[in-house]
Amino acid sequence: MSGSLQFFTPSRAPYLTLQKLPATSNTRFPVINFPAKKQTLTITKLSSSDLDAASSQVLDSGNGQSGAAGVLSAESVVAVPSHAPSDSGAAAGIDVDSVTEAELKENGFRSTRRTKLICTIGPATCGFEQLEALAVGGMNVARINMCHGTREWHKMVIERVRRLNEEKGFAVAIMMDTEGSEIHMGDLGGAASAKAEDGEIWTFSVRAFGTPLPERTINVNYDGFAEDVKVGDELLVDGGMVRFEVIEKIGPDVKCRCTDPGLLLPRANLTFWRDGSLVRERNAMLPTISSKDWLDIDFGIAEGVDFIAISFVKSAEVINHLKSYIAARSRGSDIAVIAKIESIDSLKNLEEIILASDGAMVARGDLGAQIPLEQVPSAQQRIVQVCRQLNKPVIVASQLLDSMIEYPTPTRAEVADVSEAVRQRADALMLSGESAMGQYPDKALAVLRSVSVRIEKWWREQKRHEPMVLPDVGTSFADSISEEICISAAKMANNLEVDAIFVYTKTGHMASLLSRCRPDCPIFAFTTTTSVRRRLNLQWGLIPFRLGFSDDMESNLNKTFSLLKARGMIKSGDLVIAVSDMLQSIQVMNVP
Ligand SMILES: Nc1ncnc2c1ncn2[C@@H]1O[C@H](COP(=O)(O)OP(=O)(O)OP(=O)(O)O)[C@@H](O)[C@H]1O
Ligand SMILES: CC(=O)C(=O)O
Ligand SMILES: [K+]
Ligand SMILES: [Mg+2]
Repeated sequence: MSGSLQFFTPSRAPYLTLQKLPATSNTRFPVINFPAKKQTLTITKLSSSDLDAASSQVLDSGNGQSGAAGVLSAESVVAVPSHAPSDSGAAAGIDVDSVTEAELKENGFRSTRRTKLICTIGPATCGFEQLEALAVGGMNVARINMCHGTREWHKMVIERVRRLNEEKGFAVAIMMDTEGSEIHMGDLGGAASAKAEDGEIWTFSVRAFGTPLPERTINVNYDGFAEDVKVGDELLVDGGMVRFEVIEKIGPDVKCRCTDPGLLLPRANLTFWRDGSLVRERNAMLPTISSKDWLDIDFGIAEGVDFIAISFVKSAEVINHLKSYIAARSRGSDIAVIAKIESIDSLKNLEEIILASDGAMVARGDLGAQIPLEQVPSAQQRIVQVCRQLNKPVIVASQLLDSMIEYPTPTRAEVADVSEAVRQRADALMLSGESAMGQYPDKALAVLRSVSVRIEKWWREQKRHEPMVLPDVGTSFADSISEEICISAAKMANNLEVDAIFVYTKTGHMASLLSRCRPDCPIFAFTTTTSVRRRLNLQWGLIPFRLGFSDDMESNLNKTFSLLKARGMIKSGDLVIAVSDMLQSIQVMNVP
């Protein structure tokens, strides 16, 4: 197989085309044919006002919505019923998320947010209006955590999100997060939280209690708990948010004195430490996917969730196992498997786990309970980097805006933490308690959004293009051609300052390869199926559209231009680069 890079003069607009030649050609590597005639490219420069629109205000802590960078007023998001909820009648129209559409129109191409946002849904956000407010506020993915709530409750949330998508034109994807079999507390007998004060004696027990729980009593889910702990051990709740010292064991009850006071949340994770090291004992033998997790996974497959995030992954084996299970159970649907990196073992086997997965999550909550806190930032940096190199989306999660559970403004330190994750160019940021049970879910989302837009813009202006070497991830020569096309297209897009890259992709793979290059302009990803479109919602810089298209790029482009122009999303003269995975080509043109 071979490819050739051809420049030729099209009748309509300037083109640069890289095409795969038929297999009859006998050269192994692409040959560059220089054009007989020199091409002149008309480059449409962005006016600085496009960028200024987004930079007027970074953080609006008084009111989460108005004035913040890249923020939309609720009125600017027009409720657009989805044009064709089923994949079939797609040929006529184009589906794009109504929030992104409004954002594009208000702020211009360049100022759209590239970092994706995930919200954990809980009691504070499970209502239809509350979910809608999050969708309007920029939520790309809704996460449900199977540690909490019943399957009926989760089913209700999924149905509401799907209904929002259909009725209001959003494209919010669903991520189901498994419970895993690590040790955690019970549900506090229904209380939202409990305060542990310095010096108080609490009982941690494997006994089953009725409700309400006896005072200062915590139920523990792990039968071996009382046997495994020793007097003198340190018991950490949520990786050290609250600390206790074990002072006495009485049968199934373990008496502990609070040494670091704090708020206990339902089902919080528990770890115990002896002589400064994490005690892993039998806990390390627990399966990654418990029998309850398998039932939850069956539930997720039946409900057609877009992502399944697996807690406490230890090796690639479990990911491979789950992926083949999903493939056998859900014919044709593509549920992506996200590996949560939150244990010592997952860090040891990081590369193989990420290679096996469809993405990863830096689950800093539990990770910080397993490794010293001061090692979490470097672990985060490494995970983000490995994911980028292996072309897998990566989520930075936990405590990004923890104080916003109780307060309407973030701390300076939290803003710095969010900025760092954006600067590392993670694909997505995730809210946990802030959106699940906090008092200010919409404001927390608004902070993520405005900090993301601000830092992304700063990065582009400073031209801080990190000299990251992106290794070849493909396994075939055709894969290598796709990668080279995407790397070249992204480079050209930056150098020519194009307004957008268009990618026509059936599986989404070319779109993810472009996203990996983190170009300066947004990437419009056109795909034929709703599920691929929702899945692309997790990836940096991608604006996923659903569009029926053919193998004829000329007609695809004409169709896209007229549909997007009709919706006011592009205009004549905009400079775009188009690539596709049917015909491996790069085209540069002005919108006619
Ligand atoms: N479905 C729910 N019902 C009730 N409370 C919830 C629900 N989902 C989340 N919460 C609350 O929000 C808090 C944070 O939620 P989240 O699911 O992100 O926990 P986490 O500890 O970060 O995740 P994990 O359990 O996967 O480590 C929980 O401790 C819980 O109090
Ligand atoms: C998100 C999660 O599971 C954690 O941070 O532990
Ligand atoms: K979980
Ligand atoms: Mg966790």
